[in-house]
Parts: sequence; C-alpha cells; structure tokens
Amino acid sequence: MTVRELVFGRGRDWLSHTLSTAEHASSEKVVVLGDGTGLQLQDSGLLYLEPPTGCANPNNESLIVSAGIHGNETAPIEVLNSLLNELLDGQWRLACPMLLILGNPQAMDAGKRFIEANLNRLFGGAHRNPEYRELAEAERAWKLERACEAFASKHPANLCHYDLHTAIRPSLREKFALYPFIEGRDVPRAQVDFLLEAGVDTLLMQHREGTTFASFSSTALGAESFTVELGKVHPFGHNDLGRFTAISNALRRRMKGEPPPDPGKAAKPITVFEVVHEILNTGDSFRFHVPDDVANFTMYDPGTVIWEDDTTCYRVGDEPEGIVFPNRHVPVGHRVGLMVKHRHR
Ligand SMILES: O=C(O)CCC(=O)N[C@@H](CCC(=O)O)C(=O)O
Ligand SMILES: [Zn+2]
Repeated sequence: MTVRELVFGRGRDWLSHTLSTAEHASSEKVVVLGDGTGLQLQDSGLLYLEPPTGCANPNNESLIVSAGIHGNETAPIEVLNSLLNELLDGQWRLACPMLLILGNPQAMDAGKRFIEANLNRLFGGAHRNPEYRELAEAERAWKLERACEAFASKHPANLCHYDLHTAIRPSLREKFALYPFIEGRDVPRAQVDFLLEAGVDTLLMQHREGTTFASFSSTALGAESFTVELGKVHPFGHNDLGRFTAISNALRRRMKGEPPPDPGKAAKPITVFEVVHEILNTGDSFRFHVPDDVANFTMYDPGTVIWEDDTTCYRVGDEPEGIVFPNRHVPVGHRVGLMVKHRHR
C-alpha cells in the first residue's frame, strides 16, 4: 500500500479524499511517514504536517497554504494536491511545519464558488453574524479559524499564510496578490521577492480591515498573509497547469526549506496599487456602470461615473483608477468591486 493510500484510502489522494468526505466531517487520522514526518488529517481538507523532531528548519518559518476557499477556483487546489503527492511519494522532504487547507469541500464537489454564503467574507468572527447562523460555510469558517489558531500557537515564528485563488474575470495583470490592511505596516522585502519568484508581479494594498481568510490570519495570528490571484477560474481538469509552474516551484522551495534564489540585478520590480474605494451593492437603486465582461485592472479616466444610486454618485478622482473584481451579482451590502490606483512610492 502506498503512503497516499495509507492516509487517504485505496486509490485516493488528498483531493479525491476531500471531495468524497465533503458532506460529512472525516475522522481524524495520524500517520508518521518513513522519514519521520508527522501527518495529521484533522478533517476533510484540513491537513497538518510536521517535520521529524530535531530536523532543521533552515528558513525558520511556518506555513499555512490554502486553496478552494471558493470551490470553483480549481487550479490552486490541483497545484497544492500535486505538491502534497510529491511529498507523500518521497520526492522531497518537508523542512517546516505546515497547515494545508482545501477551504470549502462542499463547494468544490458542487463546482460552485460557494453553497450558501461566500466563505471568504465570514472570517474574523463574521461567521457569528445571525444572518449566517447554521449555514455550512459559517461552521467551516469557525473550524478553519480554530485550526489556524492551534497551528499558530504551536508554531508562532515567522508564520506566513498564502490563500490561493483564481479570478472570475480575465485580468490585464494575470497574477496579483492582495495584502490585508493593518495600520502602519508595509510588505517586507522578502515577501515581495517571494511573490516575484512565484510569478506574481502586482501587489494590491487593501485600505481597510476585511473579513477574508487572509485578513483573519494577519490580524488575529500576526501572520504575513496574502490572497494570491493566480489566473482565471476553470473547472477541474480544464486548467493549463503550465501557467502555475512558478507558484508551484516557489511553494515547494519554501516547503523544502531552501534559500530564496538570487533575484539578480535584472529582477523586475513589483507594481503596487492601492485600493481607493470599495464598491458595495447599496440596494434597489444601485446602478453599476462597469460592463459585466470587463477585465480586472481596466483603467478609467478621471471623472468617469462608476456607480450611482439615489443618493450617491461615485466618479473616478484626479488620477486614473482601475476596477478589480467587478461582480454585480452579490447580495446587498456585499462588495461589487474595488477601485484601485497606482501607488507612487
Ligand atoms: O474574481 C473575483 O471577482 C473574485 C476572486 C476572489 O475570490 N477574490 C477574493 C479576494 C479577497 C480579497 O479581497 O482580499 C475574494 O473575492 O474573496
Ligand atoms: Zn476566490
């Protein structure tokens, strides 16, 4: 029997096990790999890994890597599953403690962004809001928060969280990362270098605290966290995984505890945008003037009307602004899009 089968059952790997246990909590399982690496399958899509006792952790860090917080964003799920398969097949050794998460197994199984509520709006305790009471996603957000807290309290040193997504719209900047807002901080140079290594050449600074998974891990756990957008949404089996080689290689390098590559003199700088306005669906009179099929980072000239309702009209300010994540099909009070502008350092 292979290690994969020992952990996940006959003919299964982590992804197929997660899909098969989507409807019910899976029982906990602990396995020690041949090299002494500890593996604890805590629940469906929730996997804790620990290098053998005494093993060096050369980068002195702990990693949370999540995908599938939106169930139809399949490429990062496939990337994470492949990395785990390599590890379980003995192709390389783990150097740092790691919590791997497939966020919303039910939505993954259904091929949907979410089942009842957008999981990536329910963190930081938002799952306790009465409107989400007893929804599957509220329970899942609670469970993921508790698992991350337990991991962080065991491994607080240099905790990093990469929450991997793909976007609904095409994007003029294919790969970009969002940095959750915490007053007074800036992105450490080592994180910028990692993003560039992973093929992510655009950074978007959030302008206020949110209820995303990455916001939770930054605010509550003190992690360096990013929501990382890696391309466009496609169903399982329809992704061009060649477009995900850089993120896969960069994550594997971190998991193995190898030093970062020398960025070299010719390294491209990262392009930084900042959020200037969050567009919310204000209700019946809300009118959104961005067409449904517009690409992320499409820029609008000063003065362009972006949205209006009976009391407000939002126009682009003195500098051009871009639209990110335009989506009018969201509940009242939820985000319809972000307006962003270039950050001049
Ligand atoms: O393409 C879209 O409209 C959404 C892609 C996506 O899921 N993005 C994340 C971004 C989280 C953040 O704002 O930091 C989300 O909407 O949850
Ligand atoms: Zn997403």
